[in-house]
Amino acid sequence: MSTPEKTSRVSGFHKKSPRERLDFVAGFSGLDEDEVGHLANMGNLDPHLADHLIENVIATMNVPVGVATNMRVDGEDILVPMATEESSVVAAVCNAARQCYDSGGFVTSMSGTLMIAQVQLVGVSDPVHARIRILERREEIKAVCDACDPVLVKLGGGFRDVEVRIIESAGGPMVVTHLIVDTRDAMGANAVNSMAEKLAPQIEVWCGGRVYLRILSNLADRRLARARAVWTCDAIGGAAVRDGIISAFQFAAADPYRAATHNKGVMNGISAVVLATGNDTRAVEAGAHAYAARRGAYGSLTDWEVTAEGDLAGTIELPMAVGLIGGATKLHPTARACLRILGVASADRLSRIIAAVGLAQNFSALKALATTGIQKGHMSLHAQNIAMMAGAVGDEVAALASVLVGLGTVRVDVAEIELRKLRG
Ligand SMILES: CC(C)(COP(=O)([O-])OP(=O)([O-])OC[C@H]1O[C@@H](n2cnc3c(N)ncnc32)[C@H](O)[C@@H]1OP(=O)([O-])[O-])[C@@H](O)C(=O)NCCC(=O)NCCSC(=O)C[C@@](C)(O)CC(=O)[O-]
Ligand SMILES: NC(=O)C1=CN([C@@H]2O[C@H](COP(=O)(O)OP(=O)(O)OC[C@H]3O[C@@H](n4cnc5c(N)ncnc54)[C@H](OP(=O)(O)O)[C@@H]3O)[C@@H](O)[C@H]2O)C=CC1
Repeated sequence: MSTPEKTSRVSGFHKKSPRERLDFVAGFSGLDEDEVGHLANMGNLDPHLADHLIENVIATMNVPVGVATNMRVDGEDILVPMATEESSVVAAVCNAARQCYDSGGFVTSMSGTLMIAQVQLVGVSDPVHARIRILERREEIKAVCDACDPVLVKLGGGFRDVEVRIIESAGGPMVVTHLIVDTRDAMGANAVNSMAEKLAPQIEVWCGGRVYLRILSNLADRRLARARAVWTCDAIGGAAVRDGIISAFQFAAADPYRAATHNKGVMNGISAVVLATGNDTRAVEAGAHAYAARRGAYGSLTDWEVTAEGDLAGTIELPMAVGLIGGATKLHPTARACLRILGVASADRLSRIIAAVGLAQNFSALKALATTGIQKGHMSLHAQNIAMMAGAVGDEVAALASVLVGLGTVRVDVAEIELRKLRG
């Protein structure tokens, strides 16, 4: 008898319980009992909550949460929870923050908490006229938007402005309306999307043509978080280190191949705090990279200069659409606890801290790259992962990692040989 064909066409999979789904997946993929047992254990996330946060849940993916120390932001000492799977990311923030702690730590600011929703109108023969017709309706637009979210308005947020852009596209001119909305302590996607959808039929009535997309822009350039700090030459090891960091920045500013890696390092820190607080990592990442390309060529999210005193001044500015309300921030107990650790009472403060972490991360990466090289620090911490991959358990992990670092060869094949030696 032939075995039936495996099929991924499963009707009503979403109506099953997580355990039923897991059993199906186990049969489909040939998972063994240990693998099924591991996936079935959802750790500290209530399976019921997990099942309602996303769709077709079978398990949870636990990522470690580390805490960055030494952070002083706007004169206040804080601990910063960071969720990441990558070794040396948390250490790098601690390391950078330690070196600017005595010069005052990080000073931060924010351009506001404004989000943009876009309404795309096509098929208009007189786009210039249409633009003005929309702008004339500012008060009506405000009323439609604010009626969508009275809670937000009560909290001091809501509609702030309307802008209309005419975009030349392959399909002809598009009249794109931007609704600018203060979303206060929410990231605000749902609030602004509702407003855009509500307003769209009106725009068709006023201008003719056809509305297609009604969605927020992740290039949240009305919601820029900024951070700056000064590292004294003495604290970082001298003028040569300072100059190496500046040269690394100049490389990123001049070359998108380098800028992508430079900004990946910045996002090591940023995404880790965004994830730990239950915010949308993809939204922040999309905004950051679009902002890095705002001048036409993709460039650095940070700037590095020499101060009048000869010290190193670092600056970061990027869109930061994060909230304390909405998404998983309020629902996920780990996110809630991380927000408690941070002690933040507003999305504004959270955004500013995240920017400071991004700057710290960049400092440490550039310093390592411009001096000893990234492998020394990163690989010495990564050595523990390699030790575990080679089969080390318990105390063996630290012992084997230190052997690998001593050898200067952090490789799994070497780790396996050294583990055998350790075990005698
Ligand atoms: C790894 C370090 C910190 C070692 O740095 P070090 O100078 O050898 O460490 P140290 O033992 O002298 O300690 C200095 C401080 O670092 C912190 N620190 C030190 N070790 C730990 C640890 N285990 N856990 C937590 N914190 C640690 C800690 O604050 C400590 O102060 P202390 O506590 O002793 O007063 C340094 O080499 C570093 O900052 N490297 C940069 C690492 C990095 O950027 N990692 C990201 C991954 S690589 C990547 O993805 C991005 C990249 C690099 O491609 C971006 C780019 O290209 O721009
Ligand atoms: N492109 C993108 O980035 C997209 C992202 N998303 C997702 O949207 C989610 C975030 O949406 P978001 O709109 O922030 O969340 P929610 O809609 O869940 O929460 C926002 C709402 O909470 C209420 N609220 C209560 N207290 C406050 C306060 N202090 N400040 C502001 N609002 C408050 C408001 O009114 P009320 O009570 O009336 O709702 C507000 O509209 C994330 O999960 C994200 O992943 C969704 C679509 C696209």
